[in-house]
Amino acid sequence: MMPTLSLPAPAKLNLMLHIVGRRDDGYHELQTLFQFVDYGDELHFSRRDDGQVHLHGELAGVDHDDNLIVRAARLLQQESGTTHGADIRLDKRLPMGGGLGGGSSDAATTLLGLDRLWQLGMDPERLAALGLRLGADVPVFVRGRAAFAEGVGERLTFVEPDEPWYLVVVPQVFVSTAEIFSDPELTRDTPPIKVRTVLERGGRNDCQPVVEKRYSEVRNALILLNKFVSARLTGTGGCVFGAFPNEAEAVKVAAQLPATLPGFVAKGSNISMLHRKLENLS
Ligand SMILES: C[C@](O)(CO)[C@H](O)COP(=O)(O)OP(=O)(O)OC[C@H]1O[C@@H](n2ccc(N)nc2=O)[C@H](O)[C@@H]1O
Ligand SMILES: Nc1ncnc2c1ncn2[C@@H]1O[C@H](COP(=O)(O)OP(=O)(O)OP(=O)(O)O)[C@@H](O)[C@H]1O
Repeated sequence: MMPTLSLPAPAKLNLMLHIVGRRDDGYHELQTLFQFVDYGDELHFSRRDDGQVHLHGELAGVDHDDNLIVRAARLLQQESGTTHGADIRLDKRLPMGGGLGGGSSDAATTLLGLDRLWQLGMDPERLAALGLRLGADVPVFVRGRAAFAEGVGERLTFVEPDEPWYLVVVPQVFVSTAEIFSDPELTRDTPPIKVRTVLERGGRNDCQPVVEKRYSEVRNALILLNKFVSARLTGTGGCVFGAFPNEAEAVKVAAQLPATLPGFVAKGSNISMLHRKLENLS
């Protein structure tokens, strides 16, 4: 039996997200603060020597070959020229279309996991650049450090904001990122600010008004959570979150939410739990 490498794929939160412009290709220029939380998917990798990549288990609505895990594995094969393949299992815990970056995190864990399993020793910079080809949020997961991101999310400045406990609430809706970014009412002219200002004074999520307008489930979740703590949308939603000084206070609020509004409590972290685990392995 081949040994199995098991690695986490944590969620991210966008602590703020400003839209400062739009590029000629329609993509939006952002300023966003990424922090990881100690909660996420788990991936299990074992090596194959026939060059094939197999992801076991279905993900509703995503074809095997479209899954970011499979795409990441094949991209890494192509770029490295390795003859190895892999069997991959995914324990999915993160909601899809939640703004928690689950698909991007799975892709990043695949790049780092297979780099290790296949003993490629690829430079982290290069893995991050490969990740960018799969999605704007993949590089920050590859680097594994909390970051202020600019451009479409690829220009990273590593930062160390406070690491509170979060209650993340998961409204039962799928929010399409493309739909939010194409809404005419989205504001795209927030003046750019310095990372220092963000860390001192915070910011807002420019997508939030549009998401609240289109999805009553998200609006209601924000209203409810705001009764206990200052609540905000992550990414293009639909998940919303609030910060607490300790786990007990977050759990107390979680217990008061209705059953129709599931959620989880997790610690914010400036070093992703993937990187903490990889560090421990080596
Ligand atoms: C909003 C964030 O979650 C912040 O973390 C990410 O920037 C979203 O990145 P993502 O999930 O990788 O987004 P994609 O799935 O690549 O984008 C879906 C669609 O959203 C629009 N899009 C996305 C990112 C961006 N900076 N500008 C855009 O206009 C594009 O029309 C794109 O086709
Ligand atoms: N391994 C994967 N896990 C989740 N989604 C995947 C995966 N592979 C491909 N996808 C596709 O990516 C889409 C976005 O999923 P994801 O969970 O990353 O959303 P998200 O949390 O809203 O991301 P973001 O914060 O980047 O907007 C899914 O709807 C799905 O079609």
